[in-house]
Amino acid sequence: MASHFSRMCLIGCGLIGGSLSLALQKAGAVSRVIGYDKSPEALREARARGVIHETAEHLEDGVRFADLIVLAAPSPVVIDLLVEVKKHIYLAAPDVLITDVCSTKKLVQDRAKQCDLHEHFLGGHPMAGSEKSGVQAADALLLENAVYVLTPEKDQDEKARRFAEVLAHAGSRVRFMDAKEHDRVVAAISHVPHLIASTLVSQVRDLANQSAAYTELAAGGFRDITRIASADPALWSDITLENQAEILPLLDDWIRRINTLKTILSSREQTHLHQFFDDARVFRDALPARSTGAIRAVFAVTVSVPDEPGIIGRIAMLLGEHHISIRNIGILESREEDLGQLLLQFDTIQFHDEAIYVLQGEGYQIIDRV
Ligand SMILES: NC(=O)c1ccc[n+]([C@@H]2O[C@H](COP(=O)([O-])OP(=O)(O)OC[C@H]3O[C@@H](n4cnc5c(N)ncnc54)[C@H](O)[C@@H]3O)[C@@H](O)[C@H]2O)c1
Ligand SMILES: O=C(O)C(=O)C[C@]1(C(=O)O)C=C[C@@H](O)C=C1
Repeated sequence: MASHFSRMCLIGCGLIGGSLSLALQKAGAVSRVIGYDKSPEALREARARGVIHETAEHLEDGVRFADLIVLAAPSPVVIDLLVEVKKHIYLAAPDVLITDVCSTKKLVQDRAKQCDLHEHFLGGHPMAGSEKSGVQAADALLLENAVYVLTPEKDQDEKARRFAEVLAHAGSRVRFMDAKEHDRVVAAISHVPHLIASTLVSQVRDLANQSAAYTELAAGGFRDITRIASADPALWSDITLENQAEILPLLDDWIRRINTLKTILSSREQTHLHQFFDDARVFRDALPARSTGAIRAVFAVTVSVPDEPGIIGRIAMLLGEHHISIRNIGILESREEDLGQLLLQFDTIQFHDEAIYVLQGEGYQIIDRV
């Protein structure tokens, strides 16, 4: 059985915090949730929807006795609130885990360190969401089957292992990453797409001033690619400003690519154009199929392995030879001694059980199974 939290303090009871709370409750990973939010309406709705069990009027009331604190407000707010959390942390359980769900990781993580909360803090980011916001849109299924990034630092492996188990149990696909690398990747797959979607909308909005036909004819293609332009403007201003350093070079690259496209199109280079569409199609079609919200279990095994280069490849190959398909694999612990821990996740109980059999047969010690 994965770890269990008895008292979770949810700071920011909106779409993502609400969805995480519902998912953890559904998985039996938390018993009681205390909500803190600047909006009394959000708190009322969160309570009515079972996202929280009680409300905290002051932050310290939420932090008191908490063994899990989730910061799920916009990141500039989270950065400020970390100072407040630090002031009251002595009221929390001694081994309290503090995590966040912000769309950028480096700044929040650095702030947690500055506030001397590093011992408790673990950066997190569920790669799932919606153009909607607010607790009314919260859904336990939102995080199910979604990649959930954790950004532990070297001495945070135990916390990461514990929380990864809980998240896997709740149906997320946990992926460990360095915070800076996370910010670079999400700039390309999330932040630039939001900027481009809104640019497309603004182009058509200006054209629609000339003729109503632009809005009347806007069909599936335009709507599909611009869905995310309906997201909360305040949230997206915060996110893009915060990750500006990673976004700007990608926008330069965009300008280069658009200029190349202009050249290809104006000189009617059909072969080039075909290649351009085909390359995009092939890559897009090969993206892993994801359907967040589908009820899909995750079966996890933690195994003790020698802490040496190539170990992930060797384990993957061993299981591959036995036709065992791995959903996710990652190092959890890299200690001074020569042993580390590897977390393996599988889609079926059969793969899970067969993996344990094969690994034990090869002399590996199984530390945990979920
Ligand atoms: N929307 C997405 O698709 C998505 C996906 C993954 C992560 N995130 C991240 O999750 C976090 C929350 O986003 P969301 O979409 O759930 O937003 P949301 O607007 O639905 O929820 C945010 C909540 O925080 C509360 N809040 C704001 N300021 C506060 C303060 N000073 N004190 C207490 N509560 C405060 C709001 O009242 C609101 O209830 C953000 O950091 C965002 O980057 C969003
Ligand atoms: O699906 C959407 O609407 C989203 O915008 C989700 C999305 C994304 O860009 O993929 C948005 C922000 C996040 O931090 C993570 C996920």
